[in-house]
Amino acid sequence: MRLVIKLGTSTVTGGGAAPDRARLAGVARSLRRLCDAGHQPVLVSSGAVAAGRALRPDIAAGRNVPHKQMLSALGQPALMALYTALFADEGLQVAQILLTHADVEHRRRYLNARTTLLGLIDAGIVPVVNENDTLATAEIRVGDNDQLSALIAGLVDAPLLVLLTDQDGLFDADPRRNADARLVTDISEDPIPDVLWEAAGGSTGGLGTGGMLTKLRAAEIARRAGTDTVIANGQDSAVIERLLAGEAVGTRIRAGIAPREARKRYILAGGRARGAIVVDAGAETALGAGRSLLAVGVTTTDGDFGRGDTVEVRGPAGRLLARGIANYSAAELLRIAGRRSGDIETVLGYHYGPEAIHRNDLVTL
Ligand SMILES: Nc1ncnc2c1ncn2[C@@H]1O[C@H](COP(=O)(O)OP(=O)(O)O)[C@@H](O)[C@H]1O
Ligand SMILES: N[C@@H](CCC(=O)OP(=O)(O)O)C(=O)O
Repeated sequence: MRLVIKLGTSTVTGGGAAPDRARLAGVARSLRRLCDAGHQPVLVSSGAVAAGRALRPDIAAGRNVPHKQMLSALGQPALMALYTALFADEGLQVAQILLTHADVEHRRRYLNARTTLLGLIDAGIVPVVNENDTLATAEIRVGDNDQLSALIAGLVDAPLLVLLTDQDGLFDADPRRNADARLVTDISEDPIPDVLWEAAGGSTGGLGTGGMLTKLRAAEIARRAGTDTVIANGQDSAVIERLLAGEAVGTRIRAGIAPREARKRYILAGGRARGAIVVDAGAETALGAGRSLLAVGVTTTDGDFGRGDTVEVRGPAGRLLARGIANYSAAELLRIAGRRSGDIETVLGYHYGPEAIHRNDLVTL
């Protein structure tokens, strides 16, 4: 299974001042076993600011944004060095991905981020994602890694997002303040009921940050992409394996639909198409068989769409065959229409793969 695992600062540091080497070595061992079992993990890791602060305790951050950005810039390579070494001990390679909200929102960057992430996963490399704090001013920030990890889960079509924290999950009251608080194990109501938002520390309209509130917000984003979210305790080094073995751990917020279905709905509901790709009879047959649309089957285009735009696919007689997300712009497609996959690079000087639209981004009608 493809899954996104998010480690909060509290998990990375084990409650201490710096990243906890032993704790992260446990994460590396756990991911090694997941990979061996055929799973495809993506890690979203906080802890850059904490790692920076450990190196330069004299730079006080608090709510000082530039200082936080400095600490993050200082701490991120130290954190990655630790991941690189600990994962290498397990025979695994890691790759760093730093993103802002703008990268996930913008159509073309979205496709580029997705292609890179999926390529790394396919190559057996574990992507380690964090927010690009240096660039992340208020307008383009995701704001917290809980929500960033939910966006990443949508990006890679992961059916499961695991948010590891310092509690067993969401309780019906903050367990730090209420000894009688009880764990909420399952949430399938959509939207998440108000009493649970209140338990998490705020109302749905509130502006609270951190704690469980951002985890519920993340679960709502993940759910729209067809991803189940599990909030669980990162102090337990076997928690992910127990979860994947079918044990009920932590709090599960259920999506109700699969990522594939969610992507289909997104493509179908994606507003007016920005243009159309016209295909030949061979491509029409291929689409009917559930295959990708290759450049060789494209005859012409209509409209001025860009890479990442939603377009219609029309048959030789003009019939609407499908809707999908274009892998090349209209201008590029006009140049490579009818050309074999191997010719694309010769014509354009670069390529994004042989597909005009990848089958994962196509909904046939
Ligand atoms: N209803 C609740 N259930 C569980 N934890 C809660 C709840 N309300 C507030 N919290 C607090 O949320 C904290 C976890 O959030 P946070 O520190 O932001 O985690 P992380 O760094 O792992 O993202 C817990 O330590 C807990 O005190
Ligand atoms: N990008 C920041 C983390 C921000 C964040 O969301 O932290 P947390 O709430 O601990 O998951 C860092 O690496 O320190």
